[in-house]
Amino acid sequence: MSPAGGHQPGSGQNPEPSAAGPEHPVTPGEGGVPAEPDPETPLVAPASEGVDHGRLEKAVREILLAIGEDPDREGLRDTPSRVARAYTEQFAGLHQQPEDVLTTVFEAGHEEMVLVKDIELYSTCEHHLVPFYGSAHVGYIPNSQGQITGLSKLARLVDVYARRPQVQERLTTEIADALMENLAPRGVIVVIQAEHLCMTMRGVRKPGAKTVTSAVRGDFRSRDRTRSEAMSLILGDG
Ligand SMILES: Nc1nc2c(ncn2[C@@H]2O[C@H](COP(=O)(O)OP(=O)(O)OP(=O)(O)O)[C@@H](O)[C@H]2O)c(=O)[nH]1
Ligand SMILES: [Zn+2]
Repeated sequence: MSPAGGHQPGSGQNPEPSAAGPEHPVTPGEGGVPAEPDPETPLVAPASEGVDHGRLEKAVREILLAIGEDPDREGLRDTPSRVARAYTEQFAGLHQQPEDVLTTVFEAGHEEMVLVKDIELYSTCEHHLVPFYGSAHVGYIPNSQGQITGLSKLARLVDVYARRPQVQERLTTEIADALMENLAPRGVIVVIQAEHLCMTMRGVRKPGAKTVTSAVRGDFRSRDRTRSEAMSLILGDG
């Protein structure tokens, strides 16, 4: 189950006005001209919904005290609020759902594979709360109606799940399942290659070790040739 279970969808922190489809029209101002942004209203919703900043700040102060630091020294004075803001951004995906980003779905009559590879990925290991980072490769084969989504939406979908406390395996699976549910494609392939700082800067200390995970659904699972074609496109040898 999603770690964000119970959160309300729709916080919409990544609006993409130019790509909004007919089901999700941009609200225009009078005369069809986009409304002037209200200077008081940020263009991107603050990534603070669902996050208790005060509690985060207190917790960070506690951590600084616990490691033997002085949270009141000049360099650290603003650190609790900085970390609260950083965590709010880093974990914004907890308050987003795939439907929030897979807003643009259209029929293009294209029934062959669509693959976006080398999507830069930053996530947070849920065991140690340190980053893991690398690349995601996301592909799908549209259904017989040729239902596709905007290419950027695939990258946004990766972020929805990456910006949560994660393990790489679940991140991979969640992206694949969300695409299956929202696009009803003939198949999905997700491959993630990442380096975990918990394995490099501490612990076993094996810099350079890359973890590769994959999730295949539909045709990518049942058809060897389809999967091989995708893998050679991903690995760049095809
Ligand atoms: N399967 C999986 N394991 C992960 C991921 N991120 C971190 N880990 C592992 O989670 C494990 C946690 O092991 P523990 O023994 O509970 O924690 P630890 O004592 O800090 O372990 P070490 O990292 O070996 O020092 C470690 O083996 C990590 O390498 C991930 O995305 N997937
Ligand atoms: Zn870790």
